[in-house]
Amino acid sequence: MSIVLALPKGRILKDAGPLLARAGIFPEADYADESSRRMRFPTNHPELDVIRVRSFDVATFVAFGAAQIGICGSDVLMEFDYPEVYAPLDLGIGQCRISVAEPKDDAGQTDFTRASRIRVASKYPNMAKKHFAAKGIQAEIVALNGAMELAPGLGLSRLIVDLVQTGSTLKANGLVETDVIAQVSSRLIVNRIALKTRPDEIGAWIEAFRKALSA
Ligand SMILES: Nc1ncnc2c1ncn2[C@@H]1O[C@H](COP(=O)(O)OP(=O)(O)OP(=O)(O)O)[C@@H](O)[C@H]1O
Ligand SMILES: O=P(O)(O)OC[C@H]1O[C@H](OP(=O)(O)OP(=O)(O)O)[C@H](O)[C@@H]1O
Repeated sequence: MSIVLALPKGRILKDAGPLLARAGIFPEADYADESSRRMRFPTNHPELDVIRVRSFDVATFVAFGAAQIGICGSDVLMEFDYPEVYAPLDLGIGQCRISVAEPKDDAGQTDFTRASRIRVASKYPNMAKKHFAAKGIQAEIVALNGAMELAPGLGLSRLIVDLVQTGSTLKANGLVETDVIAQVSSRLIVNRIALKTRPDEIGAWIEAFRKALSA
């Protein structure tokens, strides 16, 4: 049975290319061509195939054992918190943070200790809820898949929880970062059962990535 490595479309796919090469993995040429409709690609290793899926879905494919290995943002891992997923390596790519932001003009004006309920737009409902619950605030999450930065200006929510790297998206939309929830980077992930049942093969791939990181 072949081993399936799940890769996320988008920015991580680009950053992962050199790392794959250092790990000796060369998928068929069009794997990085996002205009291609193919989703599964053979590699130079006959027993290893690569699949290209949405970044949130990498964790799901690996958690259910449909893929044995994957590359995935720690934001996605924190949001799902799948017990079946083991993340042995920080790959140092896709570095950003997950933060709370609010309109520049309101910054620091809300007394959170007095706000019993607050509306927050986010692609990370679990993490956002947990973050506010830890402060004793009940957050009502408005689930969005993108363009969270528009929500406060249009009255959809008071706050947002989203990824921030340079801060330019927040700035361009009149928002400021008020709290950092967690630092984010991409991780190598493996299915725990696959690691138990195929320790030599999966272990060798973990080792290949470990070496690639120190190369
Ligand atoms: N600005 C950023 N800087 C660094 N890493 C980022 C940044 N934005 C996202 N990431 C990382 O890349 C991952 C994928 O983000 P990306 O924006 O490519 O996907 P997306 O557009 O949200 O996905 P989809 O198209 O599936 O909705 C995130 O889960 C995160 O780990
Ligand atoms: O702080 P910055 O450097 O501006 O980066 C932050 C932005 O990057 C991500 O979006 P992305 O560019 O991936 O767009 P998308 O979520 O709409 O796909 C994230 O959702 C923010 O909007």
